[in-house]
Amino acid sequence: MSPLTVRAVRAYLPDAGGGADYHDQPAGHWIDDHIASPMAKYAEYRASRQSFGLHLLGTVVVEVEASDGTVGFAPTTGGEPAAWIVENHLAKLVEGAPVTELERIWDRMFLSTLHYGRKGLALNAISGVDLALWDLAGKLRGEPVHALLGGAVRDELVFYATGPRPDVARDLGFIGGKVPLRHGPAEGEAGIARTVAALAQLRDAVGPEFWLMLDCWMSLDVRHAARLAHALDAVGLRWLEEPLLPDDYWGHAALRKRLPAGMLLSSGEHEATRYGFRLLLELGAVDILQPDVGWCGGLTELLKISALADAHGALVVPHGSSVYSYHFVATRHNSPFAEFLMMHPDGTEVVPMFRPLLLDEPVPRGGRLAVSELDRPGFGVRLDPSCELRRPYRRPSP
Ligand SMILES: C[C@H](O)[C@H](O)CC(=O)C(=O)O
Ligand SMILES: [Mg+2]
Repeated sequence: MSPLTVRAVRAYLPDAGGGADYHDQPAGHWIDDHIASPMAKYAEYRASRQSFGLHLLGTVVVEVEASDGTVGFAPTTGGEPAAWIVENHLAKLVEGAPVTELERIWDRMFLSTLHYGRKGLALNAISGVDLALWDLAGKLRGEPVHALLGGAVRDELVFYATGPRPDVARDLGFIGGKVPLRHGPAEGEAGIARTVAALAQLRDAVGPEFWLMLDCWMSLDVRHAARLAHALDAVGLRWLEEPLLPDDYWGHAALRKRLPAGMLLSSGEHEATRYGFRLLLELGAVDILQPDVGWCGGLTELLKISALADAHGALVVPHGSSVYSYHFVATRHNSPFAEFLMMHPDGTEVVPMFRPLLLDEPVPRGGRLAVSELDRPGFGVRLDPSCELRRPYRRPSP
């Protein structure tokens, strides 16, 4: 019997915001409320990350159709430019390939985009195709993706919550709460004082045991980050996240040595491929890697990043990505917990992270999710038909 092949690759754009591009939210959402960023040194871009375009890409949905008509899909961030890359470049390399050849397909996509790729948008597009192919593989075999990865190593996932209300997260059963840093170096000593006061208040609210983390979203330099970390020592931060520009691997390594005892350094949300993560690991720059499976190269690449991390004694706690991360986290010993991004506008309720795009998207209850809830073919989610999709770079059917 001849093997099934990929008959068609398609890229769609949803008509609504949100979805994989969780920064694409209406005004008033906590995710755009004075959060520190590298652009905050320009006063006019300090109050809102949407003001400099963080939400402009939007979501892209990649579909792959097998020669028997079975369809796999995955959303990621990248919107129209990613749709162009998928339809006009990657599709040429994927259509006609056996559906089981995930490694060979990945290698072709990566090598053929090196002249403009390596990280960022091209890797988002590659990740979208890769995740759609894993979804397809699971559907064709009638198995969840976690089973294709070798099977779960735990019966349930435990989560920390990212959002403005760790006190609410604690009451909802999460193991910790990660808040965004709001005041970067441009706000000087007064900014540090405000951050310390805010975190001290949160510590009082959540008690001494609950994990508290601070996400700096690339906004600091080594000196400021070290100063802030020591100013926060009494608060007892579990980790300081992504304090520096992603390309400053050496700065991460220097900073890690200067952190207060017991405070971990996490990073890698905006890093891609095993090559980028290798630098972070070999320089001893981080304790926790946070690749986003929709940005780092997809699941095929995340498995390699994870193996490298394991050999270096580092944890892998993927950034966001909902169910696309959960299937992975369930299967790795060095991923002991997962992130849940609180996408409710004021971060006080658990809502599906990719809303309004998906149906059947599992969410943690009591801060936990039974792996059995992931036991549907592929990633186990469906596109919500009420969310309209358009295909801007439609090609004739192959
Ligand atoms: C809240 C952070 O600034 C960002 O929007 C999300 C993130 O980096 C994370 O979940 O981690
Ligand atoms: Mg982060």
